[in-house]
Amino acid sequence: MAMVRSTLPRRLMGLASLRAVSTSSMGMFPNQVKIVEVGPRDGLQNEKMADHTEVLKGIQKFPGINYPVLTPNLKGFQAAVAAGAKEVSIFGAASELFTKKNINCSIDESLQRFSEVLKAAQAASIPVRGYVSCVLGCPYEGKISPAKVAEVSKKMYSMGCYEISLGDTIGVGTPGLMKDMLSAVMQEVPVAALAVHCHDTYGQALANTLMALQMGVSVVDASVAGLGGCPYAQGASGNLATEDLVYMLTGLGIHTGVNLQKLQEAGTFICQALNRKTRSKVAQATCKL
Ligand SMILES: CC(C)(COP(=O)([O-])OP(=O)([O-])OC[C@H]1O[C@@H](n2cnc3c(N)ncnc32)[C@H](O)[C@@H]1OP(=O)([O-])[O-])[C@@H](O)C(=O)NCCC(=O)NCCSC(=O)C[C@@](C)(O)CC(=O)[O-]
Repeated sequence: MAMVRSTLPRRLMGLASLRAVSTSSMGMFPNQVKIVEVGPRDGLQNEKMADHTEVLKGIQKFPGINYPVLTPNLKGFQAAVAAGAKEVSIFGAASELFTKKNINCSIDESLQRFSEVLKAAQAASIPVRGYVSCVLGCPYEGKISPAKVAEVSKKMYSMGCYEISLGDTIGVGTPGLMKDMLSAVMQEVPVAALAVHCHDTYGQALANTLMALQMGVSVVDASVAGLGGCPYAQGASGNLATEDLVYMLTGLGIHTGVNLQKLQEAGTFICQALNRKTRSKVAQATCKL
């Protein structure tokens, strides 16, 4: 991580909470789409990387950019706040076995821990985003029922998370599964408070995201160059590449305000720093990385 942290330029860290507000000319899609760039977090978590305290202290921060930190429990929350975090995320799952592997507790225990984080965060006026993993399948349990995803999402939203990001952690979902899962979750959580977070293991991330957009979801997580993966989920490969998402939204007439050329430069930078090939199809087609 040392090399990455010390050389991260503004063009990459600025992506930490890219929020693209856009208007669609096509009625079937939301008028506004917000892109949450998870490259600097999800994308780099698989790299040999310092803990959040060192990362937060080491990066140059810019006004108007959020640098949210994953906090699994109160101890993590307190450390994040001490390091200067202004936003945090809790991360649960709709799978018992994944929860055990990822944060070493049951779903119920995780929710208890999260409620402690939420209480402390509310007292400190710190916004909390909630992630629910394994919403379309689990590396340990296989199929996950939409009802379970809806139940966990509802509990995390009711605690006070301002947004619930629904993660297809191992990228096994297809648009039909996405539709069924979202139909269940939207009964319990307002669609305006939902985001999707699709990994591209089976090449379905863009298709799944398109289905979510058609169902009214207007917040999408993506990662520059398609970086990412969860170290506790075997087979989890990269996230939906931000470049590919921006290209698709632009093609749909949704003007993101994101400069694709500059986005690709950020992707080139981080791929060179990590000595990796980009996973973005758009970057592959246009930059020949
Ligand atoms: C949650 C724990 C800490 C439980 O780990 P544990 O071992 O069960 O914790 P514990 O409560 O038994 O305590 C053991 C030791 O850890 C310490 N400890 C306890 N909590 C903390 C803390 N916050 N920070 C630092 N230290 C901590 C605690 O103080 C104690 O230290 P000791 O007394 O032995 O010296 C561990 O399992 C863990 O760190 N898990 C995080 C794993 C992770 O980062 N996963 C990847 C996240 S990405 C993801 O989940 C998917 C997502 C969000 O991207 C979306 C998607 O794609 O689906």
